[in-house]
Amino acid sequence: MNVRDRSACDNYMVADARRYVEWETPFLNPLTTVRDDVRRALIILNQPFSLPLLETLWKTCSWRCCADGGANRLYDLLGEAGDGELLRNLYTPDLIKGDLDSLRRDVREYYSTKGVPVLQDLDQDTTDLMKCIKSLEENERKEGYEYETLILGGFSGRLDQTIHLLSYIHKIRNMRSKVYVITDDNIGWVLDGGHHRISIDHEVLGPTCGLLPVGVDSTVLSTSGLRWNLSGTESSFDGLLSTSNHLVSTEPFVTIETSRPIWWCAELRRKI
Ligand SMILES: Nc1ncnc2c1ncn2[C@@H]1O[C@H](COP(=O)(O)OP(=O)(O)OP(=O)(O)O)[C@@H](O)[C@H]1O
Ligand SMILES: Cc1ncc(C[n+]2csc(CCO)c2C)c(N)n1
Repeated sequence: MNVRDRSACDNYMVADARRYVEWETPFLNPLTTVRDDVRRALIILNQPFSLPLLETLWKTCSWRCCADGGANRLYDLLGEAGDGELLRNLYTPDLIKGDLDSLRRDVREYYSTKGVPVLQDLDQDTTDLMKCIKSLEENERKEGYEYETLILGGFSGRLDQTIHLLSYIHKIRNMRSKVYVITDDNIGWVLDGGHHRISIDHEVLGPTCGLLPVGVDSTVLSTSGLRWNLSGTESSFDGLLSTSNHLVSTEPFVTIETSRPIWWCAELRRKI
């Protein structure tokens, strides 16, 4: 998408005289051909991930960045496979960025020798994830295009980092193209206040899912396509949460109407 052409309506489609945001996750299915008119960026965090997940996401992205110790994860994972050197050549990131307090010396030397820029930003008020998004935005300004963003890792491990991730993605929801957070177990993203239609690829998603009103006092939810649907129901951190909900295998879409931003998440089937 051209940055200059972007308007608040870009993600909206019109159907049944109602405007909704369309969401789909073709990048999760190794057998799906993804649209090449969407540019995607991959940000690898310092959290565990599997080789099949990395391979599946990597090929759908055209800009890949490791957040500090995320580069250690990438380097170590590829080294564990049969031909580590071949894989490391195939999966060489475009950038390593962070305050670099976690990046190991051997990993830094390896990728520097390969010509990967290793950028240190010592700002102690921003996290490595924020630093990577900043570089992505600089890149977007240069290219004149926005990228959808796939963040690999971040739902597990240190609770402060996990909550930071939930908060940060919530805060930037209107400032960027779509941002997804993906681990081997889950995918999640923020749905802004409004109508949404999510295409469900039952090969890779399910069976469980959740609607999490994090960062708002409360929201009013109406849904379809779920086992336990809501109809104009108030949901809040302090009150009702839709957790352990289920996708319905015969439904190709989930629709969600929410008065305020919420986190949506779905479990990944262990197939990727
Ligand atoms: N345990 C974790 N849980 C969730 N996300 C994590 C975790 N550890 C790291 N991350 C993510 O990976 C990025 C890089 O992490 P790294 O361990 O290299 O640096 P850090 O010093 O822990 O993080 P930061 O410098 O951002 O505070 C972090 O910015 C964060 O987004
Ligand atoms: C109120 C407040 N709390 C914590 C930090 C610490 N901190 C937040 S982001 C970051 C960078 C980590 O690479 C560090 C050290 C701060 N600056 N301000």
